Amino acid sequence: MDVFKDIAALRAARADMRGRVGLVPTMGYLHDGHMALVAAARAHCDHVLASIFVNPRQFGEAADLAAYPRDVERDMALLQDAGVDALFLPGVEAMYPAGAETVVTVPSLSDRLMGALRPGHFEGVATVVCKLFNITRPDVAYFGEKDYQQLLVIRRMAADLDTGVEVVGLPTVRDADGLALSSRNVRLSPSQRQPALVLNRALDAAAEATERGAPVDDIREAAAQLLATEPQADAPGIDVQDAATLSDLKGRPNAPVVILLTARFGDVLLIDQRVATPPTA
Ligand SMILES: Nc1ncnc2c1ncn2[C@@H]1O[C@H](COP(=O)(O)OP(=O)(O)OP(=O)(O)O)[C@@H](O)[C@H]1O
Ligand SMILES: CC(C)(CO)[C@@H](O)C(=O)[O-]
Ligand code: BAL
Repeated sequence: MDVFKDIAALRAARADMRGRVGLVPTMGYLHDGHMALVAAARAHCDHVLASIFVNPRQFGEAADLAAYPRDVERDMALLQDAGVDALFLPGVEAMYPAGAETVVTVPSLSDRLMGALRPGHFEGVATVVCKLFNITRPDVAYFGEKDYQQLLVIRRMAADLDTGVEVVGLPTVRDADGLALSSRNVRLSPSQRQPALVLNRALDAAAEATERGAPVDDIREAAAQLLATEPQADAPGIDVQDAATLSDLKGRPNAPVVILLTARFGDVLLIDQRVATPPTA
């Protein structure tokens, strides 16, 4: 696996790649969720590029950025073993040289839910992913459904800006106990890990309510009741929206819904999601 810190060198290597090129963008500290994206890319592409860049522009709180877990040596070994051809590992100065000011915004999808909790977050995501697409010119790029709102923001950006990149979303990989894999899980204390499972249980309850045809307020209530049983789940956020657009479901009782949950366990903000389909009328 070749490792590039420099944009020009990566571009030169990319120019020599023939056939279908897949990109897996990450912020590192890799787990089986990331590796499922790499495996899909390996299965469907002739060349696989991965990137590791902890993008400062998508972090609101400096403490969250400083605490973001990193282990590049281990990540490189995992990517090499998984058959990645090239790793893009830029520094902040390479991605944001002095004077860089252009941003990419997807307004209607970005100001709500996770975007409301982390103002500016999705502008940072859309901007860096647009740059990664411009630098690596992939045919296809792979993202996780765990970050569901992010996936929709990136799909919109890719289409609106005529990037020509196919954006593929893959299902959330979970630990055996049901906790969605996330790099931030490592920051949970042993006494927070069990309580964090309440997210998946609340999704089960909300999905069950959806599938039996309950109205949106009852779906939300089903999740709220479960979350309320766990005192360590701080500031829980529950949203039940149209799965395709994230808009409100009013008047669309049969549309597939996405249930989006957030909660803080200590200072760790976790998210989880589930798409569920109401019975047809
Ligand atoms: N459990 C998972 N299953 C499938 N894909 C995942 C999972 N967790 C993350 N991803 C995807 O991997 C890509 C890189 O994500 P990232 O590096 O931020 O990891 P993360 O585990 O989501 O970390 P964070 O703690 O920031 O949420 C994104 O497309 C993300 O949606
Ligand atoms: C897509 C991404 C790599 C952009 O920094 C990041 O938000 C992530 O890891 O999900
Ligand atoms: N996994 C989404 C990136 C973030 O939390 O900043």
